[in-house]
Formats: sequence, C-alpha cells, structure tokens
Amino acid sequence: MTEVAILGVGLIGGSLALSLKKNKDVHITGFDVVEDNLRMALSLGVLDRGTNQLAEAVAEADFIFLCAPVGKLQELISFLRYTPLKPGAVITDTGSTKVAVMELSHGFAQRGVHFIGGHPMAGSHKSGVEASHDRLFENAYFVLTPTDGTPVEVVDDMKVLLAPTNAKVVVMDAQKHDEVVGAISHFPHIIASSLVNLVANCEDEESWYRKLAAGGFRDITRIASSNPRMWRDILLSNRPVMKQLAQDWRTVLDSMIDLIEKADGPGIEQFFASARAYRDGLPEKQKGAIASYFELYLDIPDEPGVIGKVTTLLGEHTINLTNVRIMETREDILGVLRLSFRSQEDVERAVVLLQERGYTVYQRE
Ligand SMILES: NC(=O)c1ccc[n+]([C@@H]2O[C@H](COP(=O)([O-])OP(=O)(O)OC[C@H]3O[C@@H](n4cnc5c(N)ncnc54)[C@H](O)[C@@H]3O)[C@@H](O)[C@H]2O)c1
Ligand SMILES: O=C(O)C(=O)C[C@]1(C(=O)O)C=C[C@@H](O)C=C1
Repeated sequence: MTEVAILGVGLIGGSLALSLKKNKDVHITGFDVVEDNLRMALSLGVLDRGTNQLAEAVAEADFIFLCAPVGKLQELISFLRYTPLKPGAVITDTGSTKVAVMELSHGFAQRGVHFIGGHPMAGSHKSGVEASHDRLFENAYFVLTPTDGTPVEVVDDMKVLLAPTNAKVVVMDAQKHDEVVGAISHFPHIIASSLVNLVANCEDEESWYRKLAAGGFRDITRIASSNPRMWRDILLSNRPVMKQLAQDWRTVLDSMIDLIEKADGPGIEQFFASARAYRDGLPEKQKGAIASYFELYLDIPDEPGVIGKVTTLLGEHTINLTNVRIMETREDILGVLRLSFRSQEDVERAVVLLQERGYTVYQRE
C-alpha cells in the first residue's frame, strides 16, 4: 500500500485525493488546520483518514503533498524539517509559484527525504473541498520542479503516482515556471480584477454597468471571483516577474492610447488580429488553457416549487449536484439557475434530461 498524506484538503488537495484514490493501492490521509474541512472531506469520501495532528499525518507517508495556500508552505516545510518522516519519503507541493518553495527545499536530502516542487495547471475560481473533483487535472499539464540532486527514479515514482490524474506531467526549471505561469495565470488575475474594479468605480445609481454586463465582460472576469487571499500570496511570492509584467502591460496600454489618439485603424486592427491568431492557436479543450468547471444554466419559469422539482428530478436520476445558485441576470424571466456538477458526463446527462422535460438549458462554451 502506498501511503499519501495531503496537507491542506481544499479544492486542489481534495481533487488530488480523489484522483489518486482511483489506484486502490493508495491510502490517503488528510490534514487540515480547519477541522470542518476535514469533516467535509471525510463525508464526501475524499479521504480514507483525516487527522488534525500534522506529525501523525506524515509519520507513515511515502508521499507528502503540501496543498495549502502558498503563504502557508513555509510554515509547513519548517515543521516537516524537524518531524520524523519515513526514509525515502517524497515531499511535494501544489503551490502556484515554484522558486520560493524550492528555496525552502534544502536540508531534506541528508535525511534521505526527497523534495520535488509541483504545480497542476488546472483549477478554478472556486475554493474548498466541496468544489473538488476527480477529473480536475485530466489533460492538464502538471509541472514538477525537482532539485539538481533529485534521483531520476524518484521523479519517475512521482509520475507513476500521478498517473490516475491523467495529467501531462512535465519537468521544468522553477524560474522558467514562474516566468511563464506569471504571464499566463498570475497576471491575468490582475487584469481581470483591475477591469472589475474599473467598472465598479464607474457604476451609476441605476446600475447600468451591472445590467448591461454581458458575455464579454463575464468571460474575461470570471477569475476575478477567485480567492483574494490565495492571489495575494501568489503575487507576493512572484514579485519580480509580476513587476516586469505590469511594466510591460503599461507599455501595451500606452501604445493603445497612441493608436486611439491617432485614430490608427490599421494599427488597431493589427492589434486585434495578432491577438486572435495566438488565441485561436491555443489547444482546444486543454484544461491548462481553458478552465474546467462543469456547469449549466437554465431559465427558471415563474411557477412555484420549480427549483425543488429540478433538483429532485436530477437526484432521481442519480445526477449529483455540487452547487445550485439563482442568478438574476435577465429581467424577462424569474431568474437563471446555475447548476454545478462533478463531471462533464453529469452535465451532459442533466442537459438531456432537463430538455426532455421542456426546460431551456444553456452551457458555456
Ligand atoms: N485554485 C486553483 O485554481 C489552484 C490551481 C493550482 C494550484 N493551486 C495552489 O494549490 C494550493 C491550494 O489551493 P486551493 O485552491 O486548493 O485552496 P483552498 O482554499 O481550496 O484549500 C486550501 C486548504 O488549505 C488549508 N490550510 C490553510 N493553511 C493550512 C496549513 N497551515 N496547513 C494545512 N492546511 C492548511 C485550508 O484550510 C484549506 O482547506 C495553493 O497553494 C494554490 O496556489 C491552486
Ligand atoms: O481556472 C481558474 O479559475 C484558474 O485560475 C486556474 C489557474 C489558472 O490561472 O489557470 C489558477 C491558478 C493555478 O495555479 C493554476 C490554474
């Protein structure tokens, strides 16, 4: 039996646990500082065992995954440095930055313990174990950043362990990782939130900005709903890269101001054309490029008990919902119901069922 300890059982820790458990020879122990999260994880069947004692969680572990927020990794690693661990154990993490964590990885090798940085390039704007699912990492890149001294066999063992995630595991240099991911993941969160703040500051008494915000605004700002603390930690741990990107962004905006002032039509068209060419070349349906969340929307007709009818119908057909939310986005109908599921299969089954019963259903592209 391979013993795995997951420290921090939230969206990523929970999703990893669910994926790794597909291998019946893997036994998962979870540790979290919030006991309710452990309780929730156990009741969702995410963990085999839960404990609020860190030393106990890692004592027998062959693999230790640090899945806590980036700002908590130092404290966890400091604890592990002085805690008895199994000889040959592998410590890894899922943090969104890699240079900072690799700087903390020294001192384990002489104890016969290996440290390999890790970062799955899939996630969501949602947090918490209740949003986790076993296919989150499917087809996504999963970056590993071993140290110079990490034996190849240990990296291979990690790849074998991660196989049930169906992620594409790649080995990368930590600095390169932070530069690339800074540009394609961290900086977009700054842009999305800047845009939302800009619009929020323009809002008028009649709320016209909110009312007219349609597909474009919603598409580019989904990630502004992410966890602010998580993103605070990530930016603070990738500062040089973030600063450079912000400066480059200022140059991009300055040249757009210039194009607008000069009413330079060809220049503006070229700006959009080059962006479209690169965007259209991104691999489709790749989780690393396009977010994974399994949701559908349906118009709620103005009749009593309709939400209960929908949820009961899905339950009767063993289609499990992970979340239900009423969204008041249109004024001509009672509302729109957003239903969240664990997998795309569940979404597709729900679409067929609801359409058969006459509901109007939408899916995001
Ligand atoms: N959310 C994403 O899209 C995403 C994707 C890839 C990687 N990551 C990274 O993965 C890590 C986890 O992110 P998440 O989205 O699962 O966050 P989350 O908020 O859903 O879960 C984090 C969990 O860690 C727990 N925790 C906090 N401090 C702890 C500590 N000292 N010891 C143990 N547990 C602690 C929290 O209680 C929570 O249950 C972060 O480092 C994040 O940067 C996130
Ligand atoms: O899909 C989202 O909401 C995400 O923000 C996921 C995302 C990303 O930027 O793509 C965010 C942080 C992670 O470290 C990896 C993936």
